[in-house]
Amino acid sequence: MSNAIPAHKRILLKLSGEALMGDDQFGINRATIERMVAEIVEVTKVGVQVAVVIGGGNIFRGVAGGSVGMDRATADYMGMLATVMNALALADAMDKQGLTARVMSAIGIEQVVEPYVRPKALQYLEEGKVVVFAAGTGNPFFTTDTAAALRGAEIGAEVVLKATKVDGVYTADPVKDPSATRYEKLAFDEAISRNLGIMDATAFALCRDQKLPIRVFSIVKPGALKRVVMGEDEGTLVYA
Ligand SMILES: Nc1ncnc2c1ncn2[C@@H]1O[C@H](COP(=O)(O)OP(=O)(O)O)[C@@H](O)[C@H]1O
Ligand SMILES: O=c1ccn([C@@H]2O[C@H](COP(=O)(O)OP(=O)(O)O)[C@@H](O)[C@H]2O)c(=O)[nH]1
Repeated sequence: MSNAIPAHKRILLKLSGEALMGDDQFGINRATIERMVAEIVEVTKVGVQVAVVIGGGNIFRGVAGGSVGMDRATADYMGMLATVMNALALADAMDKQGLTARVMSAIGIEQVVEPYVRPKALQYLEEGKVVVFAAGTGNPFFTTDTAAALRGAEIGAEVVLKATKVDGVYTADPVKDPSATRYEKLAFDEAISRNLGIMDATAFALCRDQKLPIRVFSIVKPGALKRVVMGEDEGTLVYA
């Protein structure tokens, strides 16, 4: 174990479903998930308590063609179920790499995973277990980014770490606008007023009100999670 002291004691890590796809078109790429878990193992080794909110875009977008014309709330429940599948895959990969993972769902599905109960989640974190929050907020019309803000605030995380395909928040979507430049840091108010598409406004507003900072960083860059946790300059900090 290294002697370096991490910058955070408890983190809420948001992994988008798409991050699990790797280079595949949809679904879960085994090598990618194993690599992500290896990065999580590294930060638990320095004593950081880790909770994860997992997205569902990789599975849900795979079936989204079938959801065209569907009732929005029904489609959203399908999306939430997709996050449960990802959570199970992630927890399985964590267990295989020596972590003890507990999946907690925001919707009742007890035969599959335990329900989200806040004191239980806090207990698991204190015990050094990794908690994977599934089914988002449990409500349609929300996103897993908002679930990350909500759970992050509930468990008293010091920061929400959004791991994504880009290496920070840009002045515009860098995938569509190559001239976009990256912010080192920016205030929530600016992120909201500029309508920066990296996260939805509900998630930003919740974190702003709770003074819970968000750091957006690259999931593709090896070692980035560890550097973020050690307080090194990585990605973009969004602050209140
Ligand atoms: N201002 C911006 N800065 C950075 N990325 C942005 C911005 N606007 C839109 N994006 C897009 O947002 C994506 C990140 O969202 P993603 O991780 O897919 O989140 P979600 O969990 O919401 O699906 C990036 O891949 C990027 O293309
Ligand atoms: O609180 C929530 C979280 C998620 N979802 C649904 O689940 C899908 C997958 O979540 P998200 O798009 O946030 O996943 P990601 O883009 O991070 O993979 C969303 O599109 C919504 O349909 C929802 O209805 N309520």
